[in-house]
Amino acid sequence: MAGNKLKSEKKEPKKKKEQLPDPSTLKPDKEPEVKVKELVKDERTHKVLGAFFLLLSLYCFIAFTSYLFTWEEDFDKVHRYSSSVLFRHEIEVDNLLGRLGAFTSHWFFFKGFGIASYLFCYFFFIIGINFIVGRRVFRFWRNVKYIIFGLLFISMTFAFLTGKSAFPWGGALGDALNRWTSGFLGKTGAGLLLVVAGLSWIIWKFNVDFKWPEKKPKPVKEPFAGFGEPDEELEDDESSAPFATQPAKNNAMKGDGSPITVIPPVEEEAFEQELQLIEKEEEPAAKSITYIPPVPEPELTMTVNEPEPEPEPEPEPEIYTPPVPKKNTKAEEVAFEIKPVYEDPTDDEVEEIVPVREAVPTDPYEPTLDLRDYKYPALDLLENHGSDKIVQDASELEKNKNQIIDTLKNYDISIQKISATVGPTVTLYEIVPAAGVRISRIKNLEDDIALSLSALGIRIIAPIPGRGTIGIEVPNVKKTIVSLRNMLASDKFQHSQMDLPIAIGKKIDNENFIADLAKMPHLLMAGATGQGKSVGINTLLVSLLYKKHPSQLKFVLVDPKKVELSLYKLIEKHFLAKLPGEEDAIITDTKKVVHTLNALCIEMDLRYDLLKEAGTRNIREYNGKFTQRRLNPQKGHRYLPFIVLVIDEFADLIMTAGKEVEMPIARLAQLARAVGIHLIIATQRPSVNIITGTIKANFPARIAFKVSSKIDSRTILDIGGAEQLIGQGDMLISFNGELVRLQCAFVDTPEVESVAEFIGEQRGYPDAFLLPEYVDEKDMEGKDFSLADRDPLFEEAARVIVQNQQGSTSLLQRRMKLGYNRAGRLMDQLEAAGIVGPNMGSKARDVNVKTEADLEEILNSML
Ligand SMILES: Nc1ncnc2c1ncn2[C@@H]1O[C@H](COP(=O)(O)OP(=O)(O)OP(=O)(O)O)[C@@H](O)[C@H]1O
Repeated sequence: MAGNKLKSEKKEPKKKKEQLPDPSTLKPDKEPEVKVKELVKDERTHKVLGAFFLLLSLYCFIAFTSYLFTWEEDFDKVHRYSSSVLFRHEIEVDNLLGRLGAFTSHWFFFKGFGIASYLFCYFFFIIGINFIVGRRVFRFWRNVKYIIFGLLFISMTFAFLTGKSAFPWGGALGDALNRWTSGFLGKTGAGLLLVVAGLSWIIWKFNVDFKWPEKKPKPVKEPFAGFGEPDEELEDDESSAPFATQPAKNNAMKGDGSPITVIPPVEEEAFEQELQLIEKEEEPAAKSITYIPPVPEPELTMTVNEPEPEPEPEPEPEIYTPPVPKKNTKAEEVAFEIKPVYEDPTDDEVEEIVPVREAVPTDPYEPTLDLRDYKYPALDLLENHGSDKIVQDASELEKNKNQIIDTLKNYDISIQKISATVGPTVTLYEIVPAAGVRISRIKNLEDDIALSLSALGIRIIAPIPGRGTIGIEVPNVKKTIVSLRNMLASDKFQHSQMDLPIAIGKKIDNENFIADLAKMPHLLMAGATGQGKSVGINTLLVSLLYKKHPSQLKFVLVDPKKVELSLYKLIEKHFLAKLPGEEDAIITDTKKVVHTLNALCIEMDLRYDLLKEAGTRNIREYNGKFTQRRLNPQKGHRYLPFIVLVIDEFADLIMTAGKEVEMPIARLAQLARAVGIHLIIATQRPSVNIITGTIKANFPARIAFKVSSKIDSRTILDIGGAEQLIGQGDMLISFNGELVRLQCAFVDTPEVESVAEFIGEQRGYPDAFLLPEYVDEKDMEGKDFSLADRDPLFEEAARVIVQNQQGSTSLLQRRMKLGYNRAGRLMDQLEAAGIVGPNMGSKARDVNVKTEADLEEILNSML
C-alpha cells in the first residue's frame, strides 16, 4: 500500500505537465455532472425542499381559507383580469395573501376542484414531511390515489348537492362531472352513484364488518362442567353466538371476532406425537471434493471442501407459508356445518346447545386464527446481494499453502498434510504436523505466520477440536456476501420445526448455520462499532418474522440509540409488546427500560404460576395442553406467545441504570427460558463491568463480531480470537460448547423496511401485546394501610376475591396480571377493610364477605 502511494505521488507531476496545454477543456464537462448528482442526493437539498413544500401547504391553506370569506369581493377582479391581475398594482384584493393568494385560490376553487382543493394542502404537506424527515412517513403513491379519488368524488358530490349556488363548491371539474353524470344517469342515478362510491370507499378503507344481529344463546352450563362455573363476561360475548361456544379470553381481548372457542376438556389426541416430531432436525452433510494441486513435496496433498452445491436454481417459493396445523381448516369446516342448524331452529334453546357438544371435541384451539388472514412475508421482499457462489482462486490457495509450509519450515516444523476449506470470508488451512511436533510451538508462531502471509485476521486453532489437526484461517482476497434471502430459502430453514429458528450465517464449509433461539436460550452479542452488530440483530429478527405468526411471537425492543430498531415500529400491532399506557412500543428511555424489564419479570412469574397450575414444565407442554382445550381460560389460562427481548446497546443501560437493569436481566436470564421468554443482548463494549459474571453465566450462547482487543474477546467468548476477525459480519459464535467462525447473513435496511411494511399493512391486533403493569415500589411507599389512599385496583381486587370466595394473593396476581408485591399490598388493604381475614401462612385467607351485593354495600360505604 505504502509503495503504491509513493509511486502515484511520484507520477503526478508528470501527468500535470502532459495536461498543461489544455487544462480547461475537461473541467467544465466533469464537474457539473458530479455536482448535480450530489446535490440531488444531499440531505440538505431534501430538507430545503421539505421546508418549501410545508410552506406551500400552509400558504395554500391560508389562501383557500381566506378565499372562503373574500371570494365574492375578489371574484370580479380576478376573473376579469385572469393572470394579469398579478401584475396590476392598482388592483386591491381582500384575500389575506394578496393578489397571488386570490388568484391561486380562484384558480383552484373556481376553475378546478372547489372545496376539494384543500386536498392539495394535504398533498404538499405529506411531500414536505417526507422530505424533511428523510424517509417515507406517508406512503406517497397510496396518498396520491386517495387524493385523486377525493378530488373527483368530493368535487362532484359538492357540485351535486349545492346545485346552482354562486360559490364554486365543486369547481369546474365537479360541475362538469355532475352535468355529465346527471345527463347520463339522471339526477337520481348520479346521487346513487355517489352514495355507492362513498360507501365503497368506506368499506375498502375500514373493512367494515357486516353482521346480522344474532340471538343471544342462553347460558349453557353442561358443556362447562369440566371447568366449573362459566364467566358472566364470556357468556355475554356476542362473537361466540353463532356456534354457542366461547372465545378464549386472550383472543377475545384482541377483539377480532374470530370464532375461536373455549370448550371442555377433550380426550388426548395425537397432538403429543406432533410435538415430539418437532425436535427432529436434519442437517444436510456438507459435500466435499478433493483437489490435488501440483505439490512439490510428495506427502503433501491439499483438499478443498467445495461449497455445498449452490442453492440451485432453487424453486424459490413466491410466498413462504410455514406449516400451519391442518386443524385450521377443520375448525372452519365445523363452523360451516353448524350454521344451518343455528339458522333454522324449531326450538332455539335446544338447537343452540347441540352444536356445542358436537363441535367442541373436534376443534383444537388454533392461535393463528386470531389473525386468520395474516400473510407471511414473501422471499422476494429480500434481495440477493450478489451470488452466493464462493470464489475459489486456485493460485491464491496455492500461494498461501506454500507460504504456510515455508514459514513453518523456517521454524523447523515439518508437516505431513495440508488441506484447505474455502468459506465465504476465510479459508481454513488444516495441517497435520509431522510426528513429534508440539502443538504449542505452532500456536506461538501465530504472529510470524500472519506476518509472512501479510494478511490481517489470521486465526490459529490448535488443535481443531475432534479433528486432530491444526487450523489456520486466512481471509480470502475476494469475500462473498451471504444473503439472508438465500439462507431463508434453504430447505433447512424452510422445513425447520424449531420453535424460534434464526438463520445466523454460513460456516466455513459453506453450511448454513441455523439455530433455535429457544434452545440457546439467550444470546449475547458483542462487537466494536461498525462490525456488523446491527445487521446481525436485523438478521435474527427478520428470520423470526419469516417463520412466526403474530399470535406466536412478541418482541420487546429496547433501543437506547433510538435509531437502530425504529423500523420495527410498523409491526407494533402484530409483533411488539409494550407496557400498558405507553405510546411507543420501542423503548428508548432508561427509566422505561427498568419498568419494562420488571414487567417482564412479572409476566415470567405469572407464566410460572400458570405452568404450575396446569401441571406442565415448559411453554411447549403448556401451549400443547391449552390448544387441546385441556386448560380453562376462565381460570386465567391463555395461549402464551414466545417473547423475545432485544436490547441493542446494553453497555449504555448498565452505565445509566446499573443494578436496576442488571438484576431483572439476570433473573430473566436465569429463569425465563422455560416460560418462553428469550433475551438477545448486544453491546459495543464487552468489558467485565458490563458483562458481569452473573450475566455471562446465564448466556451460554455468545456471538463476537470483531472486537478491539484480546481482553474483550476473552470477556465475551472466554477465549481470544475475536480481535483477529476481519469485520463486516465476520464472527465467532460460542454455542453448545463449540466455537464456530461464521459469516453473518446480510440483510440491508431497505429490505427490513419492506418486510416491516408488508406486515404492518395487514390487519393487526387493536394494540400491541400488553405486558403486566409494573408499579415502582417507591411510588407506592407509605400507601400501604391507609384506606383513603387505596390502590386504584382495590375495588376490582375485592370483586375478584368475593366472586371466587378465595383469599389468595396468587389469584389476584393471575387474574389481574399483577406482580407479587402489588397483589400482596392489595391483600393487606382488603384485610384492613375487613373483606378478607388475616394471613394464614400457606393457606388462603378467609373471605368475610359472602355475596357481591354485600361487597357493593361495603364499597359504597367507603366512598
Ligand atoms: N453480514 C454482513 N455482510 C456484509 N457486510 C456487512 C455485514 N454486516 C455488516 N456489514 C457491513 O458493515 C457495515 C456496518 O455494520 P453495522 O451497522 O451492523 O455495524 P454495527 O456493529 O451495528 O455498528 P454500530 O455499533 O456503530 O451501530 C454495514 O453497513 C455493512 O456495510
